[in-house]
Amino acid sequence: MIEVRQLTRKFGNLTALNAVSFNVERGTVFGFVGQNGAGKTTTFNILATLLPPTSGDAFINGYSVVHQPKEVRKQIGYMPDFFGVYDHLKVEEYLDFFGSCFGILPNERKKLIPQLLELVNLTDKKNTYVDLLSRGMKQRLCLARALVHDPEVLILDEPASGLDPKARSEVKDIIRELKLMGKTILISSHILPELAEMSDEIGIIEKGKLVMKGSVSEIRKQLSGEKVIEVKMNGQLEEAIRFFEDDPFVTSVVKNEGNKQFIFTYKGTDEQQIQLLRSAVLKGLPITSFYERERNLERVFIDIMKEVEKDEAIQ
Ligand SMILES: Nc1ncnc2c1ncn2[C@@H]1O[C@H](COP(=O)(O)OP(=O)(O)OP(=O)(O)O)[C@@H](O)[C@H]1O
Repeated sequence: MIEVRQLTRKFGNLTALNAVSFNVERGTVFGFVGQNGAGKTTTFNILATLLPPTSGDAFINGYSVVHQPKEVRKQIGYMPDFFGVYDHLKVEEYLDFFGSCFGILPNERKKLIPQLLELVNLTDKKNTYVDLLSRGMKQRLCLARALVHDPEVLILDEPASGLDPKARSEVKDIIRELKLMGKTILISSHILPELAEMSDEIGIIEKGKLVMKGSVSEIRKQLSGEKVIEVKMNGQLEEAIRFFEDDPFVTSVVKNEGNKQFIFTYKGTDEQQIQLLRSAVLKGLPITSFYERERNLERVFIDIMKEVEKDEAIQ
């Protein structure tokens, strides 16, 4: 549904995004985590066709953000991290205005807008001026705005930022509902435990590079003191993954960026690891590199998961 291919964006001498690649399957919630300035907003702006990449491309439902931006815009609903509001409009008028911008006919808008207001729990605020809404309500209104043209993909840049716990929980509930409706959702956040709770997969971005990607449970395994080994292949990737998955000391295998490498977590001894590599080579698997990752590469990941665990312990 979303395919990001070697996306690079430079601002002068600064490489804000450095050859980022990842896929998001239809109906999946993909959480994007990174420290300030890591490159999350730059990625989202490129996917929303608001910023051209320096190189690389991304495809949404098969449409290229570089070559088919108009088509891409029909597929996506985008909620930026900072949004403007229109002071002199009431909630209902605001959605009606955006609906008309998307070419939705007045009769259809009459049916659609109450449904959207219901979804974001703003029905009783329909006649309130937008600037009188609380921050949480404005955020929910923005979500409704992003949904006006019924897009398949939602790109939500920090939708829960600056909200109190109750308002954050309301945003989370809406995102869960949107997932049930079959939407594919890309979401970024600094509120890491919440992101892990909402997402099927998480991508970690650090200094413009996608450091790692995986499900929350795969990440957990990596915290248990197991080795993280990266393998680069010159072909036969799927066969190699099957081979490593069959080893009793391999606890998880995750395909990494692109289609030439994967990482696996390993709980065996050094001798067992040597034996595993020997068997793989004897089997004829074309391995070009096999190395244990530095734990510091997983630093961000580990910090995140510690927060998740702390949060769970409190609950
Ligand atoms: N228009 C621009 N001109 C110059 N540098 C920029 C521009 N936009 C972003 N950058 C730089 O690119 C890097 C990535 O920024 P980006 O906004 O994508 O990070 P982020 O992960 O969204 O961070 P935050 O969580 O703080 O919003 C930062 O170093 C930022 O200063």
